[in-house]
Amino acid sequence: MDKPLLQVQHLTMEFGGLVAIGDLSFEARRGEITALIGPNGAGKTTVFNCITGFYKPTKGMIHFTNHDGSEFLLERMPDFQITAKAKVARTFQNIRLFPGLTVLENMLVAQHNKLMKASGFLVLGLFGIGGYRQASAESVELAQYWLEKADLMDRADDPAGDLPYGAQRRLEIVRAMCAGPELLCLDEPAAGLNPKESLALNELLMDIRSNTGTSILLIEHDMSVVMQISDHIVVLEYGRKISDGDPAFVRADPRVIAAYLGVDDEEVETVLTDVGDAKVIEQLDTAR
Ligand SMILES: Nc1ncnc2c1ncn2[C@@H]1O[C@H](COP(=O)(O)OP(=O)(O)OP(=O)(O)O)[C@@H](O)[C@H]1O
Repeated sequence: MDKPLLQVQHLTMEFGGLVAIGDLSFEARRGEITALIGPNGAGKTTVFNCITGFYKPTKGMIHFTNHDGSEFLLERMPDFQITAKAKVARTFQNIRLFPGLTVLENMLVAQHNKLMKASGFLVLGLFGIGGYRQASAESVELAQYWLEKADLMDRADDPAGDLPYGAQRRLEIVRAMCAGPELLCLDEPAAGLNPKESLALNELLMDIRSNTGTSILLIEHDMSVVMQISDHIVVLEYGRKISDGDPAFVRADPRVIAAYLGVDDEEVETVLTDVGDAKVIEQLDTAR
């Protein structure tokens, strides 16, 4: 199907007098990893909150097309329907696991809708009747499949809160995958990870892109992650789009360099001459 998975059109989000997002349009294509980057306060999380129904935008449309051709206007839907019907899943900047439950239990909780239906909303489940038992076995199988992918199978019976930070991040991602999302929105998944954990995250995300029908929309400050795994990057500054293209294009775009270095566009050439391209690219790569 040719239609992009996600089409954000003229999105505006105002908080009182503050324009957090101003007339933003971009697309995320099916089967790709799209990154949303920009300096602190650029409006990235606000875009996520509009897509996932946490905020109702002041203006604009968010058009979503599932792989079976079903179309949705996300800005008109409540958040629970965006998850259940359009199949958009998300993770947050701060990890939101159930720390006292085991790793496997966290994966099963994510499938509770499916299990509740199969249990006839508890009645059949109480008596262990057919469909429920099968659904329950399938849920454990799916959880195990994703725990293997995230290299967490050996920690399945440990409390989620006992896992190292990077492993908790991977658990959040595979927990979201249990719902079979069409679009997975990840808010700074690499924040606080060491280089080894960051590499494991990259591998997991590329595996999801290659081996499932799930597309990824990523907010990330870590340029080593963004440049390595993204197919397409959208750059925001003060709520407006300043660049949009593949990693090579965005990396060399003077408007992006200016935004990250905090200089005016017309000063970019002087800065590049003064300190050299390589130095600037290095700064862009390590920018937070
Ligand atoms: N609920 C809200 N009420 C008022 N202002 C808000 C609200 N949410 C976000 N903002 C403002 O909107 C702007 C964009 O914030 P947002 O969190 O989307 O930026 P961001 O690019 O995700 O930043 P960071 O990289 O620091 O997470 C900021 O000025 C922020 O203070």
